[in-house]
Amino acid sequence: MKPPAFLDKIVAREDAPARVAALPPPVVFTNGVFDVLHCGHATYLAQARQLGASLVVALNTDASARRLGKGPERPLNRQEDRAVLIAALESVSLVTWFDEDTPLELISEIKPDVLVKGGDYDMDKLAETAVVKAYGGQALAIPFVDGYSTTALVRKIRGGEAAG
Ligand SMILES: Nc1ncnc2c1ncn2[C@@H]1O[C@H](COP(=O)(O)OP(=O)(O)OP(=O)(O)O)[C@@H](O)[C@H]1O
Ligand SMILES: O=P(O)(O)O[C@@H]1O[C@H]([C@H](O)CO)[C@@H](O)[C@H](O)[C@@H]1O
Repeated sequence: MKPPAFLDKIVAREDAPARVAALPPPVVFTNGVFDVLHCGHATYLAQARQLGASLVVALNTDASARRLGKGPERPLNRQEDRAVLIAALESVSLVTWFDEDTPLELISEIKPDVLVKGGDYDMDKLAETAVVKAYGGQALAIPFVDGYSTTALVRKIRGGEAAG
């Protein structure tokens, strides 16, 4: 059996600028940990893709994610595995990683047309927004799908452990 074609969407950080430049514009960009994929993520990414012709998703590396303070055991899923699940989504054009605390440097390198985050973010408060707007891009928040978060899932699973 051949490896699934969607794995070709996954690129190393150093290859991302060239691969993004070859995508049909407008290029939409989002970033996150995407630790345990859930309904909110899938909905959010499909809606993000509707804002352009391509969607680039930049994942925090494991080291970067660990510095976010989401919990001692987080991320539960390794960066390579998180990339496979995101690449498997039809709405996603390209997946890469960033190792910094924020995607600011990566965004400056690839200059996406549209930066999106979920509704849990105030775009006006993000340093990334100023960078994107400085070259004429847009920064938008997509409505949050209530009731879905990885943290809530982890709590639910741990609650089951306690009950077991
Ligand atoms: N329920 C949701 N609806 C819409 N967007 C979401 C939802 N949950 C997360 N997102 C968005 O998905 C991206 C990745 O978020 P993240 O990986 O933090 O997901 P999460 O489920 O919130 O994880 P955690 O609970 O660990 O913070 C972010 O842009 C975030 O705004
Ligand atoms: O999955 P999360 O926690 O939504 O992703 C974080 O988003 C931050 C956001 O882009 C504000 O900068 C980012 O800084 C952080 O590295 C995570 O990707």
